[in-house]
Amino acid sequence: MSDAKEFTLKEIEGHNTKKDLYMVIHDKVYDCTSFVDEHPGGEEVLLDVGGQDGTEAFEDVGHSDEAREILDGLLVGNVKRMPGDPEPKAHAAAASGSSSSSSGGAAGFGVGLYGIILIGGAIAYGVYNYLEAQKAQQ
Ligand code: HEM
Repeated sequence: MSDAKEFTLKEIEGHNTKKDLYMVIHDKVYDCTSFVDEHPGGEEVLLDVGGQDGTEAFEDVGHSDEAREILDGLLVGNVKRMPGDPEPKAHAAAASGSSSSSSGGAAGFGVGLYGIILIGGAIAYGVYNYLEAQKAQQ
């Protein structure tokens, strides 16, 4: 990967025809030319994002792992961001961020739940002892 080619957005923009089709997904550059005719979703959608950032379009469909493997085979390089270029599409970061935060949240909820059970148990035990003591006094 050390000899990965770098493409500026300007360079990628030029590859937007069916016979020469590049696409950016998660800041990597893919040459989809050989795949256009084989895409199960049709050539139209690929041409729509030809020469552009297709991260959102690609992720919105919820492509399978198999689709991602095909993508790996089409990789030609990385995006070289120039000053003034638009920020990378946030989809990747948002997706991984939300999944990690949701799993963090789930863990937090798990710990909180244990806490509630423990405290609830302690209170119940206290009440039980108190009632027993009351009973003993009578
Ligand atoms: C080079 C990039 C892409 C590759 C390698 C790819 C690959 C695939 C593959 C293998 C499938 C079959 C279902 C699956 O395995 O998930 C699929 C379905 C589909 N793709 Fe893509 N895709 C790419 C880009 C896109 C883009 C940019 C769009 C834009 C919206 C798109 C839209 C769709 C749709 C709508 C389907 C569903 C077709 C159906 O089930 O009838 N794909 N794609």
